Amino acid sequence: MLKVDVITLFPEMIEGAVSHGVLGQAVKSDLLSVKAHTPREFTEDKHRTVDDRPFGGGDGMIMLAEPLKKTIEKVQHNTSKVVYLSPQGRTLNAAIAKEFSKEEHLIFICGRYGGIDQRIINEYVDEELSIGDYVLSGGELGALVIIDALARFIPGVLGHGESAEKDSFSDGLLEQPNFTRPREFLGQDVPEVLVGGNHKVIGEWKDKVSALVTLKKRPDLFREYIKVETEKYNSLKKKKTAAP
Ligand SMILES: Nc1nonc1C(=O)N[C@H]1C[C@@H]1c1ccc(S(N)(=O)=O)cc1
Repeated sequence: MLKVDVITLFPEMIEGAVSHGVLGQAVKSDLLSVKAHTPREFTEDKHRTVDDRPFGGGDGMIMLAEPLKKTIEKVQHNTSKVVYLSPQGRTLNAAIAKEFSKEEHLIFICGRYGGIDQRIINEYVDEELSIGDYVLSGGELGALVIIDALARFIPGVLGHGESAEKDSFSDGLLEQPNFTRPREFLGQDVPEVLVGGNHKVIGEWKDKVSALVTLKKRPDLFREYIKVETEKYNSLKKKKTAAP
């Protein structure tokens, strides 16, 4: 079972978010463990100080190294992967979420204010990860986005037969439009093929429309998809011609 420890000044943000929906069910079924830990627990001054002004001046406060060090060392063991949520990291995508879902133990450090003391990054952080090119008020939302995205790749988390492998992006394409009852709404009908019951034709329709949606909305993804599929085709062809 993948164990996730989140280091944050707001544990209740994490605990609340992972007690609902698919994540809540995954935790309840022991498919995933998510615990939150606050560095404030490791402060010794009466104001329980966790941040201070940056050397060299500048806006914002920086999270102090000592409380972070104690919190990391409380949860860390030899198979831990320590990830710092920061705009300076590589940007999350489905492939990274899938990669993370295979880890044994993830420790997410959520910065607040202007970030954390660099010496913590130098000493403990295996990689920085970003959820996008913008600065948030804290890394907690980043940690939750990653936890939600990786959980879908843990077997058993999604419903029976469902899989994140079929999610948008996982196969390189966006998903086709979805419909449910009623058959007609706002003068718009559900595509006839989807109510025809022929699963082969429905599957072909979904594949075709998924490619068209991707071409229209994300031509960059579509080009990558064509490149990957062409490489797969060529290597298959090479194997066939090489086989005796
Ligand atoms: N984007 C993001 N994806 O995940 N976390 C993100 C984020 O903005 N976290 C901010 C609170 C913390 C932070 C961390 C690092 C820096 S710094 N000094 O490196 O610029 C600035 C702000």
